[in-house]
Amino acid sequence: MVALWVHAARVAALSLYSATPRPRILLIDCHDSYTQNVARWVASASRRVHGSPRDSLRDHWPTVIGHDDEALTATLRSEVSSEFLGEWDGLVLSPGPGHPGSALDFAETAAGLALRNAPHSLPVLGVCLGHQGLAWSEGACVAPLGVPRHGVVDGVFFDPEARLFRGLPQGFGATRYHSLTVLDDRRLWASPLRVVARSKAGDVLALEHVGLPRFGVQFHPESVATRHGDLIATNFLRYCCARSVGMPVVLTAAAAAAAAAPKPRTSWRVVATQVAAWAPDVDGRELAATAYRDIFYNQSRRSVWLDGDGSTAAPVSVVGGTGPHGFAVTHKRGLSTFERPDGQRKVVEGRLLDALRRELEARRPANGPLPLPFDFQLGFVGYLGYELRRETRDYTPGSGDDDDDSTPDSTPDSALAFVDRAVVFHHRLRRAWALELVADGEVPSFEPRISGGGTLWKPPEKTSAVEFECAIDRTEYGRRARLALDRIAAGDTYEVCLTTSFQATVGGAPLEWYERLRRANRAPHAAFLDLADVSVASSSPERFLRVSGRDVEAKPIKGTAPRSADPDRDEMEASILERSVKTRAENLMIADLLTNDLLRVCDDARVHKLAAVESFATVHQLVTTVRGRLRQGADALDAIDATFPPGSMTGAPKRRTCEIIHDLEARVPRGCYSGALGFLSLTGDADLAVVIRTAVFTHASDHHDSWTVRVGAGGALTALSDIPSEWAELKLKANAVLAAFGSTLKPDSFARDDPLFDDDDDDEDLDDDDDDDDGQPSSLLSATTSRASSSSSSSSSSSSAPRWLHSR
Ligand SMILES: C=C(O[C@@H]1C=C(C(=O)O)C=C[C@H]1O)C(=O)O
Ligand SMILES: NC(=O)CC[C@H](N)C(=O)O
Repeated sequence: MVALWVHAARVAALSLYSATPRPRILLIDCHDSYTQNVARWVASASRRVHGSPRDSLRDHWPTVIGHDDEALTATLRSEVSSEFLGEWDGLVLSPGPGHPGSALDFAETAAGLALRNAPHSLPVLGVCLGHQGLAWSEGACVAPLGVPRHGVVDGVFFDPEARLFRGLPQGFGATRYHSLTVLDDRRLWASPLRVVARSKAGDVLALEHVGLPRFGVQFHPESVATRHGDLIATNFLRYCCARSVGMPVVLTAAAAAAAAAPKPRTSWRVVATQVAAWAPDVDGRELAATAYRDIFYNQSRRSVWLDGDGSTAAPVSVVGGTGPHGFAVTHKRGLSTFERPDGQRKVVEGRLLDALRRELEARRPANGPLPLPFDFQLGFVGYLGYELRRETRDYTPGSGDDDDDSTPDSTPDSALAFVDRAVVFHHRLRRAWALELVADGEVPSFEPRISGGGTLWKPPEKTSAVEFECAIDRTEYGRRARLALDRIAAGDTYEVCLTTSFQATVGGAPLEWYERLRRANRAPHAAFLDLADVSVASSSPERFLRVSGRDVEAKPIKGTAPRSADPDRDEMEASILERSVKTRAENLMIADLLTNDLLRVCDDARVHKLAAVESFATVHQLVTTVRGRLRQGADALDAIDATFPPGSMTGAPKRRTCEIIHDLEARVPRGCYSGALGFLSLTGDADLAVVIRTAVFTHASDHHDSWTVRVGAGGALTALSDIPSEWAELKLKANAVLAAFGSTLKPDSFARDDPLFDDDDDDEDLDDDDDDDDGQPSSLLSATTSRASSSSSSSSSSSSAPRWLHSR
């Protein structure tokens, strides 16, 4: 087994496509959200220095293996450990959450083992946690930095003799993501490491081994905001190449064979007919709204309306439903239920993404993607709820965070409709097409009549305000936020998206509420889904992921400011947002994270626009654009697997931060909120929005004419966060939706020195000034404790009974 691994690693290192000698680098991933960026950083330096212009980046990609990989750990624990490591030309240890002395974070993982067993001649580079690990393994001390530095760019001042920084300008800017630091004390001085770079404030930013080719950098050389980082990789690879014997590399046939696997043949066709064209003075969005009501709503078992606003981000509206070949899919905890129009059901066990891929493959139209000016050519429309994270790549099975405290209702984790009939409205071209899926020999029969003018439905203007209740009050929010900041200070996470939800019972059809929402909060990725037991009304401004052909784009948002009716003030809000150090830091972390996630499935991925202001109906946002090209053999479902849940809803590093959030949010499932909503087209394309600014309707107990409506809201906490402002921001986001229900959360009136938000951990005084206090114990600590001791959940559920905050 061990020997096998040595062999497998060699093959992995050899399965490159050219005969150019290039360093073989092993990159051990400590499950950071930036490891893929480190891999790209190494690969591009390798290609530049040791490659030929024809090489692709992937030809130079290091071998990336998780620090908890069983085979690797077993090999590194065995007697062939050094021999195995000797096969490589360089070892890179990635950044990651936690402390290098902790067994599971680093010390007893493949990263720590590799460091212990590395032959002296093997060049080693530790990045951030890897750097701290290098120091720690030499007896130095790693302790809190005092003030964590996350997502900020600082000057690096280095010793001119430092081998790693040859050719770099003194004081070059580098991104920092850390809470811990190597202490510059006797223990470090007694070690063979010397400090070769510092920040202006004197923090240790880089180390070099005096005798061996071993280096550590505390900052992130691979970050989009680090200038000249490429030279650092080049300098490191020099050491690796000195070792490399330039062995000619053999082409392996495995990849080619996999790509040539036969595609299933189908007998399906998509029939497209142009059904409408309209004059410039007609509002295409309203035509689509009418078509949705007239053709699909209440007429097919499931119906959907992707209410694109005609902007470049969302040029089309799609209305559709489940016709004769349509069906519904709901998914909960590893089980997918398929329901055909005739009511027949089948239940399939396994990952939802795999099930969806199978269904799409089985219906791939023989007449291929049609030459139409849009990507949705029938397929799945619906939502992938946040809980789907347990079936995607950034989840550690057995991590113990699959113990949801309560399922609020019968809402499926994910729900989609397979839409076999739709009308697509192209707002710029002012034309609409009807699409229908037909089987071989079947005669097309879908002939929708698109009527405009006169018949538009308008919701009644006045509605009495709905009273929403928040699942937690501000005291509890303050407590959770402080715990999040503690975890940041401990180095376990760099950014935490902390959320909660607002709930109400309403009468009237969800569609009518949606009609109000789309007027109150116009948004590019707005949508309405009628999926029988659950309806979703969304006014999301955020694109999660678009796959069009092989092009992939993500547009994460981080940074929110209110809009103002006064144009001067409005402009000022936008410009303050754009320049805020705190929000730029928040945004940078997620920009780097999305790049990392896309690199898992793309040949390359890059930030195209970093933190640009975009103004929506109720808020200004900082939006980043990350783009890549899908790797051969990867599809949209792989892209979802690599990026879900949306990083802007988790924080970084994603894997560990999701576990932390699960605790902080008292194990209450987020459901549809925080997931993704949109389509997976039969063409293989996809476009999904992040589920925010969204109301989710489920039937209120047995009353079929009343609905429980839930609205999630939250925001990112970083080391720079000020808790009262975060709470205000959360309410601002909630208001974007609550306004459609005639309801507005008022700003809290409390002094800046409100004891609720004090850093002092003295819980005793916390409730004293709380005007919402109903005398119940606050929930989070008990919930966390009960989880740690894995005792009964009843104690935590009773103590986490919400203390309501009223909305009017
Ligand atoms: C969490 C929400 O929004 C997310 C958080 C943002 C932020 O922290 O600034 C901005 C957009 C979203 O990615 C929400 O709207 O509820
Ligand atoms: N980016 C990192 O690798 C962070 C390392 C460590 N967890 C810290 O916070 O200091």
